[in-house]
Amino acid sequence: MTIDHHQQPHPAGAAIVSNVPGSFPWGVLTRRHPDLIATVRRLVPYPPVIQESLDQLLVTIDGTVPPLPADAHDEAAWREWAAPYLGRAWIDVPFLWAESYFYRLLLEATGYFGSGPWAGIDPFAPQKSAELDTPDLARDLQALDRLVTAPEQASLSAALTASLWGNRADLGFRMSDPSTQDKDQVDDLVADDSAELWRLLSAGSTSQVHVVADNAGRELLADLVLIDRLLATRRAATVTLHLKPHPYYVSDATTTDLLQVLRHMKATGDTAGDIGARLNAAISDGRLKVRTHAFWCSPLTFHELPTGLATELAQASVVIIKGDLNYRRLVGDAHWDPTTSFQSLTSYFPAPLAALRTLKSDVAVGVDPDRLAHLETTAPGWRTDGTHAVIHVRPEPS
Ligand SMILES: O=P(O)(O)OC[C@H]1O[C@](O)(CO)[C@@H](O)[C@@H]1O
Repeated sequence: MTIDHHQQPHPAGAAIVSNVPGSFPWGVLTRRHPDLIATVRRLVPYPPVIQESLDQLLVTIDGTVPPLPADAHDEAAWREWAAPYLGRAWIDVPFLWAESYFYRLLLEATGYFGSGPWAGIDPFAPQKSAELDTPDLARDLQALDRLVTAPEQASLSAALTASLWGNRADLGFRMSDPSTQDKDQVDDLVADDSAELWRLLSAGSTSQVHVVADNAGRELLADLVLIDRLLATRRAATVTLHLKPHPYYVSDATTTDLLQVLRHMKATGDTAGDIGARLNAAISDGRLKVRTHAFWCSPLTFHELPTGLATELAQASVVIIKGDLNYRRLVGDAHWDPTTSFQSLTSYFPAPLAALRTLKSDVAVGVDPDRLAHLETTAPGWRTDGTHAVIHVRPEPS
């Protein structure tokens, strides 16, 4: 794989690493990753040779960062990205990088990129599919009728809110805290620039909207409903949906996941079926474009968008960026002062942008000082427990 870097200055905040016992990133590396390996082997009947690779991966992640096998298709790219970290303890290297490489090694261990019978088999598919059959998702589908028939702005706002909170439906996150779906979301957003987003997406425009997707299943369903509303109300002339080229971070959406959700919508019938049919038609006639790029599964921040992708995004009227990981990659996975302006940290991004994120990791920016003081005293877990969310908008590149 070749990714040409469109080099931009790096953010100045200190990178988050995972070496503080009890900290959020420490828990991800030392607890969640081994648990995930156990879940994958419980749900997919891998043969002995892959079981042994997974045993080896468990040992590896308890030690130091290894190179990718020399015959891996993307060995050259990872050799460059891993150079500063090889041989170092996982918990001492940047958290963002360590998580990304863990998922790459997991795909390696399961033969995803090999030439054998397990090539292309998504190790997370059973978890993603199971989510489509949950009562939560069935409720979401039932609610679509009211959403679609509401007055236009109410319908758009409801779709935006559903897409925002759909980001709670992240299977990796739920693994570390299964109670998260029972915790109440705090509807009063930590930051809410949605009025600015609707200004960017005025009716009857020729807007080219890009959506950088995050999770499959419930979140992708909500994203698709938002996309349908944008197209149906002519807030967008076209939508480009950026998906992962291969499985990543447990539930990240691939093209296979998109097709599965669309099939599920059509099979459900009623309003969900109508939306599914409209989206299928939009894909067929080019109003909904699906894109994948290796960059989305790389350990790099968006400061290093490859030139081709940066050029494509620069054409967008607005880029809607979903989720926690994309947010970390957007602002930099660093210990920012939470009152640091979102606009200043994202001034490098090549298009107007909106970030929809439920907070599921330590990074926080763009928070009003009074709100911050209140959060710190009343909701100590606000950064990581998935109960709080932000809509940040940065209208123009500077
Ligand atoms: O699916 P999302 O919203 O990107 O969340 C993934 C996030 O989950 C985490 O694994 C933490 O819960 C983060 O490391 C990562 O940013």
